[in-house]
Amino acid sequence: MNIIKTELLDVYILEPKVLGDSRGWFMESWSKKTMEEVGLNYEFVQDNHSFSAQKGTLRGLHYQKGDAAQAKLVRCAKGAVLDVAVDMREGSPTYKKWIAVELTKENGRQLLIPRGFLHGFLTLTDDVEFLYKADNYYDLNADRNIIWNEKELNINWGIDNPIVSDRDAKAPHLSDSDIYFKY
Ligand SMILES: Cc1cn([C@H]2C[C@H](O)[C@@H](COP(=O)(O)OP(=O)(O)O[C@H]3O[C@H](C)C(=O)[C@H](O)[C@H]3O)O2)c(=O)[nH]c1=O
Repeated sequence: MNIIKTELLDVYILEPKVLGDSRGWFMESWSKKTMEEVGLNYEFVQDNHSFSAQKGTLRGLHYQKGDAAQAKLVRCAKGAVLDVAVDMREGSPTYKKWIAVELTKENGRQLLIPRGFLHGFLTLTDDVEFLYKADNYYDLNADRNIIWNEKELNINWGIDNPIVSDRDAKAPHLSDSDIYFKY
């Protein structure tokens, strides 16, 4: 597996090895041992899978508050997304900095996002299947969002009017939220 550092501390791009043959290809999309061999120790407990029918769909910016915070290992199994992570860990050298990475079926790239980050993605194609692992269970009472075009973060999504859920359309600004993570 190839591991690439990003501009955000502790966020990595992972590129699993793809083994092609005359039938097609095979890859170990995740291996606890392979990750531990490169010093990435996560105990994932939940797999998630979402489908977004239309290009221009934006899911995010999401986090789970407090002890329900989730680290995520995200990938795009069909189509393509612009995946965004924002470091919200007070004291981190990259606090309130963001990155945007294209994850596609073709590039096979995954993004490893620790706890303490906002996460969201914009679909760049129709019919996107997005898979990810989380190291904490879903907790409805801790599930939170921040408005996708938060001025304080100034994320360059490259779109003015994405398709968002009613809930995400009404998401609070950072200044009105209870988000708090410590580096
Ligand atoms: C996340 C989650 C949701 N749900 C239920 C709650 C709703 O009834 C339905 C859709 O949930 P939501 O609209 O929050 O799904 P997304 O907008 O894709 O949100 C997710 O996508 C963004 C990009 C993330 O990073 C988070 O993992 C997560 O917030 O699934 C569950 O039952 N379990 C879960 O783990």
